This record gives sequence, C-alpha cells and structure tokens, in this order.
Amino acid sequence: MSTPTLAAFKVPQADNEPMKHYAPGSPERAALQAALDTMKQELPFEVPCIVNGKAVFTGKLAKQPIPHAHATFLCTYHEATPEVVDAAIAGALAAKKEWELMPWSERAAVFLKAADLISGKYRYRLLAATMLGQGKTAWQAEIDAAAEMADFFRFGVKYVEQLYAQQPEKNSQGVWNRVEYRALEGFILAVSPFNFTAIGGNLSGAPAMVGNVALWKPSPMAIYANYITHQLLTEAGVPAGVIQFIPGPAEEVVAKAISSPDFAGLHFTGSTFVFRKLWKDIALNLDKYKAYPRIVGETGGKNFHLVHSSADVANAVHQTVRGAFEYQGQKCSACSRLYVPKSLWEGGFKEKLLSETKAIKVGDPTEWGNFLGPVIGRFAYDKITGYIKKAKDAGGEFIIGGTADDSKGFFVQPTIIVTKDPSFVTLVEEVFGPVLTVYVYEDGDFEKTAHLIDESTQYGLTGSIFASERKAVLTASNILRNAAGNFYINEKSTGAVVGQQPFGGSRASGTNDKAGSISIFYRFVSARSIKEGFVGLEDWSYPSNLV
Ligand SMILES: NC(=O)c1ccc[n+]([C@@H]2O[C@H](COP(=O)([O-])OP(=O)(O)OC[C@H]3O[C@@H](n4cnc5c(N)ncnc54)[C@H](O)[C@@H]3O)[C@@H](O)[C@H]2O)c1
Ligand SMILES: N[C@@H](CCC=O)C(=O)O
Repeated sequence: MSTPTLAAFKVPQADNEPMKHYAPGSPERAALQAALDTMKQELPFEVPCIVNGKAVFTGKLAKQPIPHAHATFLCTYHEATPEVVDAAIAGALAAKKEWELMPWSERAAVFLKAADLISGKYRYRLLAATMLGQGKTAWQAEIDAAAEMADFFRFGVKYVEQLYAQQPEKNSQGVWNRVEYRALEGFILAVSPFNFTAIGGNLSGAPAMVGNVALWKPSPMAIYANYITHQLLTEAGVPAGVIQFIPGPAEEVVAKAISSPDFAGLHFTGSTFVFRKLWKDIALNLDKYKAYPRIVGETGGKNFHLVHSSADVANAVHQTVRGAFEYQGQKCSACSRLYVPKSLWEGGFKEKLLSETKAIKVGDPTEWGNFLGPVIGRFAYDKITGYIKKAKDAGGEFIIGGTADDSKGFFVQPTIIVTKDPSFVTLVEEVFGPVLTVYVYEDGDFEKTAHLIDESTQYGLTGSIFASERKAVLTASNILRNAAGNFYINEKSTGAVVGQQPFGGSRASGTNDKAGSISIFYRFVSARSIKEGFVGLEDWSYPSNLV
C-alpha cells in the first residue's frame, strides 16, 4: 500500500549538540569512567560484518589493537571476503527499492533518532570505544563521536529538507514544473578513515539520508567505534541492507565493490595517495558502469598558521599548541607549519611556544590529565619517526621533542622544528603526527611569505592568519584564497563545526564538497525535472508559420 502525503512536515530546528566538559566531579566524567571501566573489563569484542541486517562471521580474522597499549586488542573482527561483498551489493540493491520510496519524513525520523541515540544512550560507549581504539582523550572523543556525529545527522536532515524545497521559480500558464531529487541508481561505497568516528557515520549516513544504499568499509583502526555506530543506526531504524558494514582488507574489498556495474559513487575520506589511486581504478572500470559514478573525496592537508607582527602573541601561541598537537596532530586540519615574523619570534613568541609545549602531558588517553595520547599504530609511528629522522638529517633545529617510544604504546613527543629552508621536508609534506615546523620570516616579507605558503605545497585544506591589523588580514585572505577551503582569522586551523564552518579543501586536499553542509547532498542525488501540462494543444503549428 502506498503512503499518502497528508501534510508538508517541517523538521525540527537543528542546534549543535551541547558539549559535555568532563570536569572533575561532573556526572559526565563519572559516566564516561564507568563506560571505560566496563569496556576494559569486557574487551576484546568480536565484530562481524553486517549484511542485510545479519551478522556474518567469515572466520577470516583481524584485530584492532589499542594504540596506547598495543599488546592489547579492543576487538577481533571478521573480514569481508569477495563473496560477502557480492552479497552486500545484491542485498543493498534489493533494500533500495523500499528505502528510496519511503516518505522523506520517515527517513528524516530515522536520522533524528540516531542523533538522539548518540547524545544519550550510546554517548559514553561511543566515546569509550573512540578513546581506547583511536587514542583520543575524553574531550577529543566528545568533539568527534558525540558532538560531530549528532550534528552531522541533525543538520543533515535540515539540509535535505532545504534541498527538497528547491523547486523551479516559474510555471508557464497551464503548466506545473517540479524537480525531484532521486537517489543514485546503484550503491554508494563509503570508505572511511581512522581519525574521526563521526566521519564514518557521515560517509555512510549522508548518502543514505537521500535514499541511497551504501556499502561501508571502515578503517581497520576504527572498527569497534564504527561498529557501535552501525548498531545505533540500526536501532534508529535504518532498515536491513541499507548500510552494509563490511570491514576487511582494503584493496580487495574496495576493488570488488568498484568493479560492480552497479557502483554509483565513492564517498571517501583519507589520504591523498589512496584517493588518487581509487579515482584512477574507477576510471579504468568506467566502461562497466551503468552511469557515471560520483566521486567525492576529502583528503590530506599541510595546514598553516601565518602570524603577522600585529598579532596577539598569547592567542597565536595557545591556538597553535591546540591546532598542532591536539589528537597528536592526526586531524587532517592540524597546523603543521607555522610562519612567524622575526621580531615576534625573538621577542617572546619562541619562549612562550616552548614553555606551553613543555607543559603538555603525553600518555594513556583514558587517564584524565593527559593532553596527548598515542599515534594510531605501527605504520603511523614509523612514518612520523621517519619524518623526524629525515628532518634531523636535513639539519632542522629541534627546539623541543623529536623523541618517541613504542615499547608499550605508540607515543611521539610533541615536536617543534625550526628551519630556514622554505621547502624543508616537514614544511611541505603531510606528516600526520605531533610535529610542527616553524619558518621565521623577516618582518618586511609578510606578503612574500603568504605567497610562499600558497605555492609551496600541493594542498589546500585549512589555514589561519593571526593579526590585529585589518590590512594584514585582508592581504593574507586575498593571497591565500585558494590555499585553504577552511580559512581562519585569529583562530586555530582545526575544529570546524557542522552547521557553522562547512568543511573541506581543494587542490590535493579533496573535491571540497563540504561535509556538514547542503552541498554534500547534491553529490548523492540525480535530479529529475517534471513538467506537467494541464491544457491540451488545439493545433500543432505556430503563429510564425502563418503567411
Ligand atoms: N580532508 C578531510 O576531511 C579529512 C578528514 C580525515 C582524514 N583525512 C586524511 O586522512 C588521512 C588519515 O586517515 P587514514 O590513515 O585512515 O587514511 P588512509 O588513506 O590510509 O585510509 C582511508 C581509508 O582507505 C582505506 N584504504 C587504504 N588503502 C587502500 C587501498 N589501497 N585501496 C582501497 N582502500 C584503501 C583504508 O582502509 C581506510 O578505510 C590523512 O591523510 C588525513 O589528512 C582527511
Ligand atoms: N573537521 C575536523 C577535521 C577532520 C579531519 O580530520 C576539523 O576541522 O578539525
């Protein structure tokens, strides 16, 4: 039976999820501690693939280690095989028939409920899994797994309502024009990174919100938090088959999915290298596809803080410490290059930056008081320490840090390197760790330095100008227009909020489809224009045909 449309429903106003602060003695600190204690007692968990709403135990096992104590595993998970991927595609296509025809208000209700499950019932479990599995402190986990994910769903619903409301301005006499926003034919492949639990939820959830079905391949380093995300989406009412959860060997699972004729789009967040490879692989399969696939990818960055001589030094230093080192520099938006005028650097900036950085406590992120946790895993540890070695070999001046210890967990101390070489290796390549490289410029070279920032890397993700002189802000804003998709003034380069600063960059940083905005939804719909005539033609010829 079809569902009647008996009203034009309005979705609730979207507000950002109120953040909890976890201060000593607060009820939220007690609740999170209890969730952590329980999770530590119960681990390791077993995680299956979820296909058509059913748990699939393939027996092909892999493990997600705890980065601050890598001998311990948070979960053992069952990897998807090519047969599981095939079943996931077939099941998703079958589920799509009902899902895309479901009235919008029903789909909206599912995601609004998911947001409330994140704010309430699942909050502390999601946070605990993100802290243990991805090495986040309580605050970093709160920003991500609670606030950002709830915001993605609540604001997403609002944006879809706005998208659907976009209708043709004009109707000729006797005609009614409409546009409907169809889901894409086929399925979306969502491939998510380790560093934000929320991004996994959004990569699979955003296409589903507009009626698509998705195969979700999570990062091997975020399996458990993403599995909980899938569970809450199911509890919220996402029907079986609409989001298939298929962890597994990345190359194999992804290659299988993108070789399907029904592959309709890639929703990717991760490194530039992998995204470029996938784009090329998709291109090689182009003749197989039923339609041109949509390719959306948000990727790496080499984000800058440019300090002008008129800047408030205390603010610039504090913002830089947070921007560079929070979550161990493993945010795509992390500040990893700092440009400071000589007068400020020698006039107290350097001392303040050093003394503030020295005060940072590094250790187990589930212990209150630690500001930094471990980096995510062996590969990241080796890559970051490799860059530290390269920087030492190239003659960088290490003013703090440069040391690391992987005996128990993957710990890298916050590191600051000063260089006189504007193309220094850690000034141009993405390190993705707690490593900040400083370039000190002559005060008179402000504009030249802005051009240097613009031209010296392939990326264009985030960046900040610190200045109190308006002219300096304007100059930097103009020169750096294409150097950052998220540009900040007297604010750090990290911490974009859904509904406030739509997120994404261009150049080698991504397709800039702006997660957390209406733009992303355009990428996962294919509009159909409908023209209905109410008055029949009485003749076929035009007045211009008369003589
Ligand atoms: N721009 C953004 O919004 C944004 C947000 C978060 C992270 N990032 C970027 O992500 C990177 C860190 O995340 P990561 O380490 O998880 O990235 P990654 O590229 O290593 O992995 C991302 C995803 O791709 C999969 N993958 C890896 N190799 C693959 C292959 N050969 N074929 C198919 N799939 C493959 C992984 O399993 C994972 O699911 C950084 O470069 C960071 O800047 C960007
Ligand atoms: N949106 C986040 C970064 C996400 C990528 O890692 C920020 O703005 O800091």
